[in-house]
This record gives sequence, structure tokens and C-alpha cells, in this order.
Amino acid sequence: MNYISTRGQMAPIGFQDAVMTGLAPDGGLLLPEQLPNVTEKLDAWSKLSYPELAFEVIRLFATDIPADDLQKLVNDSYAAFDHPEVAPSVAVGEFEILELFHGPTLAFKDVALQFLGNLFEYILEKRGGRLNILGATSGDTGSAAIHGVRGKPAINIFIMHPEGRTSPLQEKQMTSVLDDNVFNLAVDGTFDDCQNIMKTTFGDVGFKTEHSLGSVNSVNWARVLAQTVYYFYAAFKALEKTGAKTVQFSVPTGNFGDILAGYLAQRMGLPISKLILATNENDILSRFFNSGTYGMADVVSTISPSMDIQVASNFERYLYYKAGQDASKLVALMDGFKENGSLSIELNESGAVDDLFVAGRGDTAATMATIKKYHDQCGYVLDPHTAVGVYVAEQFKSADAPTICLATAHPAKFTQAIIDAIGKGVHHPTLDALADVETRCDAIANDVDAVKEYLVGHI
Ligand SMILES: Cc1ncc(COP(=O)(O)O)c(C=O)c1O
Ligand SMILES: N[C@@H](CCOP(=O)(O)O)C(=O)O
Repeated sequence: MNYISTRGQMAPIGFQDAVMTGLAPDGGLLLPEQLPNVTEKLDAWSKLSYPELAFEVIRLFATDIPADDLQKLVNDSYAAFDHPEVAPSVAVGEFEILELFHGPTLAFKDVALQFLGNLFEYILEKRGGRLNILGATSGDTGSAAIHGVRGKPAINIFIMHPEGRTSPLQEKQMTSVLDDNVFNLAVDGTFDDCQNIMKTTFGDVGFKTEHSLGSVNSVNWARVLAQTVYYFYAAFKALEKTGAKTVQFSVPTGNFGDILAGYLAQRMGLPISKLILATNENDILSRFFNSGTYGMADVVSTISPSMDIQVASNFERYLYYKAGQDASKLVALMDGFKENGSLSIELNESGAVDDLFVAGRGDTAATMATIKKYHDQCGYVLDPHTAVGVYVAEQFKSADAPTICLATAHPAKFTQAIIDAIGKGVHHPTLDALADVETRCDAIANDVDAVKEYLVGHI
């Protein structure tokens, strides 16, 4: 399987090169040349354990990794999870809640980043050389990536987070990792600023090559790929339980990486009848799916901070498919967005952007009320991001298809929001252990050159 850039200016490359490259040299995002249709495999796949399924899905894309090696990488990655199913579904009210927070840092990012950390190490052992990761986080990618690569000898990791805009525990999960290869940078700006610094730095191809820079964000194709697996896994469970023919997924969304994985699973043949896209007040994506216009607004801070994002990185991958996989059309759309802060696409005959998607927005009051409602009625505590997804899912329930809501983080990561919603906090031993630990973090200006200088000084 080879990979191409959404911007069309890169010769196709293999899986391992795609993983190491991260962002394409032409500024585009990588996608497989063609998506396999897996319809015929679904029945057999539905009987597999999570690691077995992950191996089967990923092997279709990682064709330059020998099967035994890939099997080991996958098994090692999911051994670190604290639930035997890795990604269990639990019935809460009328929904199936897909718990994606059983990894080391208690967020869905672990599902892909445990694997990516091991994959980087594997490729570097085979090829030699070093990797310097530059990442941007609004709260969860950072700690999951750091835990995926901490202490790995050929890797340094530099993670930028927006100063004061993550939850205090999210910040501590990153800054309390004191391994020599881990560098936390608190940027005076928003997550969008951090992501922009990251992409601009990668865009300087000479600098990127000279310093062997790589990506742990969903820029990296391996992130999206590993995230497709839980769509298959959860859909199989819900279909078996209900006897339905299709499922719907509700996905709390910021950078459009998680829901893109669902979109790709559907394109590969998984019977998903609806993808319910849910945003908080940073609603550029829900506005897009309801109007056809993707228009920038200012980032606002919310109680679901990991979704406080305006420019959604993976939206470009979706737009590429919407543009009929025509890179020149995609480039025109992206150039227009860069110039005007807005782009529009034509609605279809039913007046929708895409019949597969519905979208909505849950603001702070709705998020709090949803956390309280499911706590009071079902005895289950949703994290604020998950609550946004559940709130929007309530508007799009279907009699024919079970709705699976992605639970993207453990509520204990967001103490204050949970206390405000239900009058008491929830705990997790991993987070309780961080109470008095030492932390390390450097403050840095919201400036590409300052970050580049920092990298050069610490690599
Ligand atoms: C807890 C949580 N929920 C939801 C999201 C949104 O996911 P995505 O950015 O892939 O849309 C994030 C951040 O990515 C997150 O950390
Ligand atoms: N919400 C994310 C933002 C970065 O997203 P990614 O999926 O591109 O890594 C975070 O928690 O950092």
C-alpha cells in the first residue's frame, strides 16, 4: 500500500516512510492511494479480540511490515490497557458508550499513540537514526504521545500546549514526565497557534529533514489508521447485541481526527448509517456540516478544552474526498481558506453537505446538564467531551440503528467541571498519584522562530 499527499505534489511512498514523514513535504496530509473494501471480511472480523482485529485492519495498510513484527507491535501496544477488552462498550441510558480511556493517560489518544510510539521505535531500530517529534496538544495528545515514547533511546519529544488552557491535570500528566527525552513547551497562545507553529516548522522542509522531525499528531497517518479499529470493534458488538443492520456513532470533535477514522471505516464498508459530529462552542465543524461554509471564528475556552480548536487539521483529508480525490481542487479550497478564513462547498440535492453526517453543538450549559442527567439517572459520569457527544446524539437517535457514543476521556481528568456539574469529583489512581510530583516545563513565545531555536538548542 502506498501513500499520497492531499496536495498532489509528492511521489507515492510506503507505510514506514509515511509514518516517519508525518506531514507531506508539499504541506498536505497523507492518505492511502486507495482504501480497501473490507465488506467480505466483516463477518470473520466480528469474532476477533481487540488486538487481533487491530492486527487485521492495520496489516492492510502497513504492507511493508512483516506480519510477525506487526503482530508483536500491536500486542505490546494494547497490553498497556487496564481493561481486557481495550475498548469496551457499556449501555448507558439509550446509548452504547464506547470507553476509549483505558490506556495509560486515560484518553482515546492512547489507542493510537501506544502503537505509534512502538512503531517509531521499531522503524528506527531497523533503519538507524534518530527522531525528534514536534507535537501540538490541546490537552490529551501531548500526554499520550509523551507516554508512548518516554525513555525511548532514539527519540526526543517536544510538545507544545497552550499555556493555561488545558485542565490542570492534563498539564500535570505531561509536565510530570521528567525523562531526558521529554520537553514540554507552554506556548503563549491557543492550540491553533501551537498547531500552526508545528505545521509551519514542518513546512520548512530543509529544517525538518536536517533535524529529523516527526509527528505524533493526527497529521500522522498511523494515528488515524489505529483509530479506525475501534469503530469496527464497537460496531460489531452493537450489531450483535441489537440485531440491527447499521450503527450510528456520535463523536465529540475538535481536530476532526477521530471522526475521520469513522468516515474511513464507513468508506471501507463498515455499515455506519450516520456519523453524528458534536462540537462545543468552537463550532466551525458543526456549522460546516449544517451550512456548507467552513468559516473561522476566535477560539474560546470551554470545559471541554481538548476540543477548543478552530482550524481542524484532518478536515483537509475529508475535503480531499469531497473534492473527488482531485488534489488541484483541494488546493484551491485550502488556498481560499488561507486567504479568506472561509471556504464553502455546494450542498447536495437533499440540502446537506453529506448525507452520512449530521452535526450539532453542545455549549457549556448543555454539557453540564448532560453530565448531571446521566449521573442522576444512570449513575454514570461522562467526561465533558463525551457529554458534548451524548448531548448532540440525543437529537439524532434512530429507531433502526443503535447509537454508539465515543467516550474520549476519563472524567477524572476534568475535576472542576465534574464538581460543578454533580457536586463532587471523581478520582482515578493514576491522577491521584500526581498530587505532589515534580514538574518541568518551559514557557515559550507564540513564535515559530522561538520554537525552532528551542529545538536546535535541545536536540
Ligand atoms: C477528550 C477528547 N475528546 C475529543 C477530542 C476531539 O478529537 P479530534 O481532535 O480527533 O476531533 C479530543 C482531542 O483531540 C480529546 O482529547
Ligand atoms: N485534542 C487534541 C488536539 C490535537 O489533536 P490530534 O488528534 O491532531 O493530535 C489534543 O488533545 O491534543
